[in-house]
Amino acid sequence: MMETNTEPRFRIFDVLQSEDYEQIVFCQDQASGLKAIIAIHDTTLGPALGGLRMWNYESEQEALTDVLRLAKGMTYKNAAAGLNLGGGKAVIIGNAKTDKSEALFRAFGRYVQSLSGRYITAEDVNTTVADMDFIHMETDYVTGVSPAFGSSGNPSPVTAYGVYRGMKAAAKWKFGTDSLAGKTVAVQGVGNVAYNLCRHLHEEGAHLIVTDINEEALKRAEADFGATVVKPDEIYAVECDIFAPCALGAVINDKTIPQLKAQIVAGAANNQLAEDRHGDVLDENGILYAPDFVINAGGVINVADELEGYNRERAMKKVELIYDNMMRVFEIAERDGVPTHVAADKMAEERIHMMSRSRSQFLKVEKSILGRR
Ligand SMILES: NC(=O)c1ccc[n+]([C@@H]2O[C@H](COP(=O)([O-])OP(=O)(O)OC[C@H]3O[C@@H](n4cnc5c(N)ncnc54)[C@H](O)[C@@H]3O)[C@@H](O)[C@H]2O)c1
Ligand SMILES: CC(C)C[C@H](N)C(=O)O
Repeated sequence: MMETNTEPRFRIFDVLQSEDYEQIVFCQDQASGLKAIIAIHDTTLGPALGGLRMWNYESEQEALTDVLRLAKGMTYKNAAAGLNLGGGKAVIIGNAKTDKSEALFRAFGRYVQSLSGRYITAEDVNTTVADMDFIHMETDYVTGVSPAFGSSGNPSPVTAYGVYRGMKAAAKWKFGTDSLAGKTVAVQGVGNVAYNLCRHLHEEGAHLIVTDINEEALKRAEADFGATVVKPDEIYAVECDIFAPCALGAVINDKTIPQLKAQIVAGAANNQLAEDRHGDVLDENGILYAPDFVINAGGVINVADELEGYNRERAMKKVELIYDNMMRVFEIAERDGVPTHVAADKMAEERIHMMSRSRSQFLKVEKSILGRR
């Protein structure tokens, strides 16, 4: 048929080729209402491990853009963390408050199983250990399920500990001491990760300024840590030493950077820079940026340990090393005279490149990947 529409067309293979994505899987199941997308970005280092997000996307295009961006982020996160894992991610299009069901997650689990281990799932925004338990009824290629299965459970507290370690490294580099006692940290979003981060910071004697759109979360932070509460749009401009984005992506942008009083940006959120050039602007303004995929790798390091038979002590030792990894990023940035986000990309890309010379595609080993059944 002739094409009559003159609008520019969205060309999926152009998008996939531009960042060299390996595979996209569209998953639909009418009985449960499942509409999901799994994106596998790169399996040079191993199977693609990344979380499952549930979000009420305004359009399918928005969901696809999100999953692609997040999957690529996992390739970099896993590579930079020294894991033998590639990058992937999944999204379910739906309302996490009203659309969750056993059938929905089990239908998703069957799609994960169909990939025979090329993609391994886990928690991300709006998905929980209980959701992973449903997925686990259909596939072994899921991490972060209940500890009763020999798994590691909720990754958020471990992510928080990794962010805390990375923040200390940033403080050491910027202020000459890694003590956070007496420092003021402005925390955007006090959800699963940030509540635990605030606990570490409070215990060390840091002052906390917090914001959230959830009143309950704010009350808890105020009561438990004596945090000062500000409105969501006020958080960027507060007087503080460290700004910790722990809610949304793209919060470091042209509007927010001029407001920042902080000398360090270090938080849990994925994809904090609206565009790469915003990392350059932070650098030009003398603000030290702790690259998101390096500092927030604690959760994936923890769930990845399940692949060897979960050992919490071993996992936490690996998470501790986020401090050293962050220092390495700062050293590379100084050595090469580049902003820290460029140094972090370089660190991840060099590892992938090195391994791609000896192995080009992940091949499944015929044994249970989790070894817990
Ligand atoms: N959970 C993990 O282990 C993990 C690992 C790596 C990265 N991350 C990233 O860290 C971030 C937080 O994850 P989480 O698991 O704590 O999620 P969460 O949903 O528990 O917490 C996010 C919090 O941000 C708040 N929020 C949303 N919009 C806001 C706004 N405009 N202003 C202020 N607050 C707002 C929410 O109300 C919520 O309390 C996400 O970007 C996630 O991708 C999480
Ligand atoms: C595997 C998960 C724990 C991944 C986590 N949601 C992240 O963004 O790092």
